[in-house]
Order: sequence, then C-alpha cells, then structure tokens
Amino acid sequence: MPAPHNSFKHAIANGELQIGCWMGLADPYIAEISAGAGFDWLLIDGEHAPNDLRSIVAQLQVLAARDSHAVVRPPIGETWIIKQLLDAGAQTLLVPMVESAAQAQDLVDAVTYPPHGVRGVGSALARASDFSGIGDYLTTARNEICLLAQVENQKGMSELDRILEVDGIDGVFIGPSDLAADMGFIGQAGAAEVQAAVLGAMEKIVASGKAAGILTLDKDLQNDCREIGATFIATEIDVTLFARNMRSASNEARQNLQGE
Ligand SMILES: O=C(O)C(=O)C[C@H](O)[C@@H](O)CO
Repeated sequence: MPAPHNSFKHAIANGELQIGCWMGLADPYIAEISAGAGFDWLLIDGEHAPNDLRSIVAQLQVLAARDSHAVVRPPIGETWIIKQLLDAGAQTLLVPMVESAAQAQDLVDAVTYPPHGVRGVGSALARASDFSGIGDYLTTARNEICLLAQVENQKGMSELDRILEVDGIDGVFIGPSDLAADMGFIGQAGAAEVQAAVLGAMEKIVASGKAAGILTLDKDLQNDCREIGATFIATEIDVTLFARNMRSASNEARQNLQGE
C-alpha cells in the first residue's frame, strides 16, 4: 500500500487551477468550517499564526476527512521542523524565505529519505504512514510530497533563475507582502513596482515548467497571475474575513439599535 495520493501536487503539475485560502485562526474547529467552504487547498500557517506542531496536527486530522488539501507553512525551512511536519502527515509544504539554489536543494534533501536525501526515518511512529499501516510508505512517500518554495525578497528574486533549476522543487510562491517590504514599499503590495516584479517572477516560474503560486486579495492581480499560468492562488485569509465581518456586524447593530 503506497503513500496517499497528493491530488494537489499532481493538479498543479498539470497546470490545473487550485484556489486556496490562508488559515491563520489556528484552530481545528474553525479549520473544519473552512474545509466545507469549497477551497481546493487551505494553508495552515506556522509562520505568522499561533500554530505549533500539535495545533497543526489537529488541523491536518480535520482536513484529512475533507476535500480541501492541507498545505503547511513551517516558520522556517529547517530540516528538523520539516521532518516533524512530514511525519505528522503534511504532504505539501510551503517554505518561506527561500533565497538561493543551495537553500532550495537543502529543502529537497530534507523531504527525501536517504540515500538521496536526509529525511530521518521514523515512519513507524508517524501519522504520515498511518502508524505503520501504510506498508510501502518509505519507498513511496517522496512521490507524493509537494515542496513549494517562497521567494519573497530581492535576494531570492535575484536568485530565482537558479532556484528554478533545482529538481525536486514543485513550485515557487511569490510573497507580495514581504517582497514589497524588502523593495521599500512596506504595506504597499499593490505598488506598481511590486506588482511588476511579481508578474515578472510569475512568468519566469511558469516558463521554467514549475508551478507558480501567490496569495493576494487583489482580484486584478489574481487574474493577471492566472493569465500568466499561475496555478496555486490563495484568494482569502480566514483572519481578515472573520475580523472584517465581525467589525461590520458590530457597526450595523449599533447603527440599527442606537442610530449611530
Ligand atoms: O509575503 C507574503 O505576502 C506572504 O508570504 C503571505 C503573508 O505571509 C501572509 O501573512 C499574508 O500577509
């Protein structure tokens, strides 16, 4: 019995659009609600949300029963964290702040078992192997792991061509917020200079044959990226959706009842 099929990995490899949503509320109960919304993928954010290994596992368990694919973002692309997340059952990782081909290669090694990589062998204990229930996990896991690199500063953008040459990286995600900050436009991801850099990077990624991805709430940028050939596009963030609607509801109630 092989490792579970990673439909997301194969969809983006085939150029199929996968629409996603960022999950920063860091709670399995809320993840279960999001999983019923119809997104193709949901990002469990271990970088900017109050997630830890336990909360990530709980959200993986909830999503396993639903159609939305779980993409996990570690706080940093270190081997020990990647090992834990893969053993916990994550099959798709989005690793932040990738700045060089050497770093990208280290990430490929971290998701690959020896002799071709350095992923530690602990599948006997791992949720990933269904606690040893998947007999062929060790020999089939790598084929179903999707490794996505985030390029989101000027150093990474200058190294993008070499990062795209690294075998084993399935896709590259451009992070507009961090890129804008590093370009001197902090809080202005919509600045013309930033958008031009993002779209130029999208074209390079698609031309390389790898999958291109982004998170943007800007519908025009979403469409521009899709027209270039981007496939994994996150269009919403649960935190902002919830906070915006809560504030709106509060204001409407006060206007309704107090005429304010
Ligand atoms: O730089 C970016 O943009 C991202 O990587 C996404 C952000 O981290 C996310 O928190 C939304 O701002």
